[in-house]
Amino acid sequence: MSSRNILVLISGNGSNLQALIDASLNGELPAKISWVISSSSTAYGLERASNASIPTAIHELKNYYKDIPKSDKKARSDARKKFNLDLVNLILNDKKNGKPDLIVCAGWMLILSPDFLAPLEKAKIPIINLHPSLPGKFDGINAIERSYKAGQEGEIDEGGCMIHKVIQEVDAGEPLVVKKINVVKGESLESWENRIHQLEHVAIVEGTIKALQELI
Ligand SMILES: Nc1nc2c(c(=O)[nH]1)N[C@@H](CN(C=O)c1ccc(C(=O)N[C@@H](CCC(=O)O)C(=O)O)cc1)CN2
Ligand SMILES: NCC(=O)N[C@@H]1O[C@H](COP(=O)([O-])[O-])[C@@H](O)[C@H]1O
Repeated sequence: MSSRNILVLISGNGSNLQALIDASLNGELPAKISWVISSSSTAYGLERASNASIPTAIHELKNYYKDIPKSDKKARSDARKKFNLDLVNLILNDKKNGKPDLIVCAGWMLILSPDFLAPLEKAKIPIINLHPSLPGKFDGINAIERSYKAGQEGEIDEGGCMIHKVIQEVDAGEPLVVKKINVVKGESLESWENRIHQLEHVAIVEGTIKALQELI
């Protein structure tokens, strides 16, 4: 099978990107990470990509909001629309890194709009996302902290992470991989978070392999 190209979107540390890089290098992941795009210029994941000789790009929303007052909702909405349009055009019109067969959100911390999703659906490029909670639970940001609090308060008895298909509704796409941990009363947030991160690093590889297998 010809090597598939994966584009990874990040915003921060990049430990899940590193798991994908390692899996690609050791042959577990039958694909090449052809490009990494970060929503933050200070993301350590950019260094991880460069260390692996993977081309990178930075696409920051703050550059689109520059000089727009927070009170100007219309101008900020227009700027966000342009951010999404420019990002999808950057990806689809790139000649250097090759058209991605799959896009993986590995700690990408921005909601992707229909302006971004629709052209990729038309181009038949699937997108998957890593989320640190179980399907239908704690959608959105700060999921680890929220699930920890719920567990310690007896509202839930398990947590975990999932890899899911990305649709417009945030964290609501079909799950591809779900991994669970049990709540341990009295556990620290750091310990809970570490257990979830360990699961993530396995789930991100499994989920990416599964998404690649679903490609026509
Ligand atoms: N359309 C979709 N976009 C994204 C999805 C998705 O399923 N559908 N998954 C997210 C990843 N994610 C959780 O897994 C997530 C990331 C960020 C947010 C969010 O509310 N971001 C805010 C900014 C938050 C902040 O910086 O304070 C925003 O975009 O305005 C929700 C969910 C990736 N995108
Ligand atoms: N809602 C999205 C979300 O919370 N994603 C989370 O961001 C972290 C990225 O870590 P990394 O940069 O070390 O891969 C991961 O914990 C991932 O689940």
